[in-house]
Amino acid sequence: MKLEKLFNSLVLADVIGNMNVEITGIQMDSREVKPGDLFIALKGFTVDGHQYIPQALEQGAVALVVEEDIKAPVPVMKVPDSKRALAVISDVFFEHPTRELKLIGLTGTNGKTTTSHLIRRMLEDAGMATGLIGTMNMQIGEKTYPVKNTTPEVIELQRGFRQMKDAGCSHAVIEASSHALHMGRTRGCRFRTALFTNLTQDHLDYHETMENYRDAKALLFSQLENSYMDQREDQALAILNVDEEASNHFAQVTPAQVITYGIDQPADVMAEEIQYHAGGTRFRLTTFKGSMDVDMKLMGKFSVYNALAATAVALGEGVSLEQICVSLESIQGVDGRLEAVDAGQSFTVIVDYAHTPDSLENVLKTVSEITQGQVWCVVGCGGDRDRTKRPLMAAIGAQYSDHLVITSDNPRTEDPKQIIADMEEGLQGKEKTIIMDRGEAIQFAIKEACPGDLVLIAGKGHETYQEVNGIRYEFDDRKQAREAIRACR
Ligand SMILES: CC(=O)N[C@H]1[C@@H](OP(=O)(O)OP(=O)(O)OC[C@H]2O[C@@H](n3ccc(=O)[nH]c3=O)[C@H](O)[C@@H]2O)O[C@H](CO)[C@@H](O)[C@@H]1O[C@H](C)C(=O)N[C@@H](C)C(=O)N[C@H](CCC(=O)O)C(=O)O
Ligand SMILES: Nc1ncnc2c1ncn2[C@@H]1O[C@H](COP(=O)(O)OP(=O)(O)OP(=O)(O)O)[C@@H](O)[C@H]1O
Ligand SMILES: N[C@H](CCC[C@H](N)C(=O)O)C(=O)O
Ligand SMILES: [Mg+2]
Repeated sequence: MKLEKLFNSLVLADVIGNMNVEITGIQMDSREVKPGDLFIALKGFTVDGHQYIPQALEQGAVALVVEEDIKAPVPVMKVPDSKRALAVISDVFFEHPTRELKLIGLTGTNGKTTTSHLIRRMLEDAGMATGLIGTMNMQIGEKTYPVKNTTPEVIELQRGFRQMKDAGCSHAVIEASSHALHMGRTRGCRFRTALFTNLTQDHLDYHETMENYRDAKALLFSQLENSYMDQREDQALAILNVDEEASNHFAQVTPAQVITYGIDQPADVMAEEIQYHAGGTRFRLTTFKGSMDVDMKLMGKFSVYNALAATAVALGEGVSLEQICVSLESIQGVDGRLEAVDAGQSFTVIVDYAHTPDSLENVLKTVSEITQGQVWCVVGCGGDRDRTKRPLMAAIGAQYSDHLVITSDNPRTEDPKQIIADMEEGLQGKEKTIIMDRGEAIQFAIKEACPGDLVLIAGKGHETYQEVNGIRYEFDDRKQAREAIRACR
């Protein structure tokens, strides 16, 4: 694509140099620049990308986007805000992929990954090829690709959408994290549907207050475009959890039509007569398209919320209620979410990604209901993340389990001893065992568990690493548990 085309998409930009340059790629990280790329210099939280211009040029950048007066041997476009320019340029460079895809964005503290997988499964079962981007990876057809963040940076995101479109996808489903919404990673995305799961404490290290955290999520709903409303079948949709207070705020800020879902209060999509049983959950799924009985393998009230949310999205895409129920009943579960580890032991072992106070409480309540014996909870808190959730998670661990084993979870650049001390503050003397090494903590709980007990290993789910000081060491709770069970035989 010619630089001129990218330049023309920006209202506020000055250019020095020849615009008749062919751009073969765009890049915001100097280390990734290849010959023919346009390099966009961004001011980050840690460093200023402008200082890496020499490296970008050395690696073959043929044009620059900057915020400062820079002299360079290649054309330079100066803009007031290179982050905003990045969103516009990426959308143009990848030829507006989200205008050609029905894009579904999910936000909320917990349940995004799970619900996005349910949605993808429902749409694909109904014959709609659907790409997915989220915490675990990007998925297109049978192929998976690694992602750096739950919601990747603008360029990675737009490139992914183009790849999906080229692979024949009609739909895309993405997790829109509050960080990404606040930092503008989703700018330039044209969402058809926005879905809210729930709002409870997390990420206060970044957002500082719950109100700011909510307002970041609100951006997904205010970003829904009126322009989507030119055709009846293409109307923008906001799908809101009626049992969550924040939904009222999101309804106010969105120009889209609202579909509600919920359990405790009347909604457009709701679950009635819920029965939790050892093999899963039965309920009557009552919707604006009729009612049906469902018996799904997913467990717990929170899973019912996820199922309702996904149902609302699928109904919005025109999938029949019958087809939705077939999908719901056949879903086995999502990687690392309430995932059972079975190596022939006489007690249950479950690995789950609960890493917030609310999700830990939900999952512990759910597993307690299906456990005859005692519940063991192995849990830690991540470093360089919201410190104020640490005592809360420890308190919940102590309240809803019989044996709490406190350990480490991705200390990152923090001292794991300090993280554990922060957790202990929530215990007020309640009983616990502290084993800093996560592998040893898992071994301990598994060795001590009796027949009929349940060991919940919380916080890391699908993760296959433990991150310490910038290095990711191989570590998988499921493998560790399996090995510990075998060692006990
Ligand atoms: C707080 C945060 O989100 N920071 C993100 C941000 O980092 P930053 O502002 O510090 O970037 P920086 O290092 O200052 O770099 C500035 C610019 O210089 C460039 N650079 C830098 C070095 C170099 O050698 N050359 C170069 O060109 C960088 O590419 C960048 O364009 O921009 C980086 C580049 O894209 C991101 O990787 C980084 O995410 C970090 C790793 C992160 O941990 N983010 C988490 C908190 C996050 O976003 N989490 C949410 C999910 C949370 C949840 O829902 O639970 C997510 O969506 O993943
Ligand atoms: N609807 C829900 N409400 C509360 N807790 C939930 C819900 N769905 C899942 N959980 C719990 O939260 C954990 C994380 O779920 P999931 O990975 O789906 O959330 P997420 O929003 O994608 O998280 P992240 O922000 O880290 O990407 C699960 O392992 C489970 O314990
Ligand atoms: N998306 C979450 C994941 C947390 C997972 C947990 N294992 C941890 O490291 O705290 C975050 O980045 O805060
Ligand atoms: Mg996720």
